[in-house]
Amino acid sequence: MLHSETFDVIVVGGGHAGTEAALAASRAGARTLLLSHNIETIGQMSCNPAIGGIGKGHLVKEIDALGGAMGIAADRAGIQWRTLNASKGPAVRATRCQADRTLYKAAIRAMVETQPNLVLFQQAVDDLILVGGRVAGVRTQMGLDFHAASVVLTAGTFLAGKIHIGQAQYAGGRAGDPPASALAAKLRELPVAADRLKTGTPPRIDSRSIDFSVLDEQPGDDPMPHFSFLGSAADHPRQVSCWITHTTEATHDLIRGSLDRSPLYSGQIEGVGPRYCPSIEDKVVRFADKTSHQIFVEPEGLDTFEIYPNGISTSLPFDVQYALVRSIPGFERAHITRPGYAIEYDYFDPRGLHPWLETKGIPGLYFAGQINGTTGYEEAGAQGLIAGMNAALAIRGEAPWCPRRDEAYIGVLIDDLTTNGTIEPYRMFTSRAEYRLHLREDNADLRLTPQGHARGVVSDARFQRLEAKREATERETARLRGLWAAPGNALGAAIEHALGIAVSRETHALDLLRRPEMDYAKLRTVAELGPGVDDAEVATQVEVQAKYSGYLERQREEIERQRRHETTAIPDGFDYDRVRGLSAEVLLKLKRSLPATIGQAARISGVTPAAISLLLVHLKRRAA
Ligand SMILES: Cc1cc2nc3c(=O)[nH]c(=O)nc-3n(C[C@H](O)[C@H](O)[C@H](O)COP(=O)(O)OP(=O)(O)OC[C@H]3O[C@@H](n4cnc5c(N)ncnc54)[C@H](O)[C@@H]3O)c2cc1C
Repeated sequence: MLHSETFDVIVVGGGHAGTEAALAASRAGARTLLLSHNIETIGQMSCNPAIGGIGKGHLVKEIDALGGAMGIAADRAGIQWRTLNASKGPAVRATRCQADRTLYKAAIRAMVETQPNLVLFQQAVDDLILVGGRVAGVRTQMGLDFHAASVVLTAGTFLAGKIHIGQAQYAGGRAGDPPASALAAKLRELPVAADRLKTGTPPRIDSRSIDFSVLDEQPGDDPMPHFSFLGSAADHPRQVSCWITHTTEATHDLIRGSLDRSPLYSGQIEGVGPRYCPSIEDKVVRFADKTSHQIFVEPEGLDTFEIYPNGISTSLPFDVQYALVRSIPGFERAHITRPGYAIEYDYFDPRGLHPWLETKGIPGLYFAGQINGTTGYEEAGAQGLIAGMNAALAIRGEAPWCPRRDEAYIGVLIDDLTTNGTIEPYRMFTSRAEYRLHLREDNADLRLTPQGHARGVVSDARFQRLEAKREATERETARLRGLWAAPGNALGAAIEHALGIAVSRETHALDLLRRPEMDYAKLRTVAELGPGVDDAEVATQVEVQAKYSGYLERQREEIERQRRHETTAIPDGFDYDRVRGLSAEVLLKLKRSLPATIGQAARISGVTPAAISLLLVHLKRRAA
């Protein structure tokens, strides 16, 4: 008899989505199997060894707040740390680290291998087992059957993956890995809409062949930030610098002279590429008047000589790559260790997913990561965690959950995908969120940890730590609110003396924090105000909540208003043609998407607030 085994949840793919999915499902108590092509590549960073950045750092903090692995792994692997937008408001401040790719992979592997309820198996999955229209398990390349009522598919760039370097092309999931062709062919037979996308990566360079004396050094921040709410900068390994160089006119001439040999411009590639991470040939064509583009020279790790030249992703033929690299200052004698390439792959229209990432067409089957049209480790990890958690909740017969847009960037990501779909690789930015001031990196735990704890993906220890932080914040806030300074009283005089500011009316110490020039650290220099708190996270909460309380309150009211409409149902079979005043474009979009609620309708791109008002008026009249 052929081998057959049963689990609660099966996760296919050991990338960033798959590892978070498998860990979340098993944390939530499901007996979970993680099946991947190769156990050695679990947690592998296919492209740039960096975690976080604008919008993405928020996702990492949220993954961590929900008990996920990415923040902890990045803390153990980050070799250059920065807080981006440090001089701007707390809403858009973002943590980023350059990671040692070997340390990162090892950290993820260690967490996966030591997770209770989780087992690994190395095999390619070639088919899904379906019974009565719902998923019942998977069949591997060897013909082994594994059964489960929930299956999470996280195949990344591997489905029918095709690699391009110049006119050369071959099947592959990424350089050095096989594609998932059999599974892709099977999925194309299912009721899920597939299309093609593409992405690319730069050639890697041996640092010993680079002349660093002509590059600009970019050291990391001091003090260093970190990702995990359970971690600290002490978790980081040795730190190194990154460097900056740039393309030249010679680089651009070379590229322009070789476009006929580019798979991008000779029509060889079908898929659409990432708008915010374009190839160097794309940049040279699209921004024809620019004579130079910046290149970040980033080390791939502490124990390797390879560097990642961020900014020259390319699929041009190797001889052109060789010449273009050598036209860059500092790279005149550069030795390429791995050629750059583009890869195109199948992805699925995420509008075919429920907000909890289960496919609408095949109950029990969940999709997460790059196969939903996103790009980036953080976007993949966030979806993986939500899909894995919901796969486990389904086994327990519990309601699915996904944070709302006003609760998390994860909510923004999944709502954008499942409501509007995407026709190009989707990456997160802070600008995609309408309630940015609420969705800060610093309060991701306050927003999400209780929700995760209620669903079993957050440990008691993490939850208790959060509660202690919340209580300490409230205590310190109340204490400062009770300390009154007035012109002429002792506290007022002490503040004027220590801080050099005028106390012209009666005011409490919390109010002082609202002054633009004031922060918690300065406040603590006034001995008469008491010792305050040493915990930096508590201090940040006290300061940010006090400073932005007016804005936060206004945004909270706006969220409440939206939430009231969010759940207003649009009945099945609703006749949009009867709504007076809708433009032809809005009408078309509403009829195509058939939103279930006013909230969903409002988020369809192109559906204006005015159109929503017309819809609401019509629904009200209809109900009367
Ligand atoms: C060339 C290249 C360039 C990229 N450039 C960028 C960029 O510029 N910016 C950016 O943000 N992101 C980039 N990425 C994307 C980034 O790597 C992905 O967004 C991220 O890795 C997606 O995570 P994932 O978990 O969805 O998939 P992956 O990390 O691709 O993991 C998929 C996993 O599934 C396994 N698998 C697949 N099919 C099967 C199967 N049938 N059976 C068993 N196992 C299977 C694979 O072996 C792999 O372990 C690039 C990726 C590549 C390959």
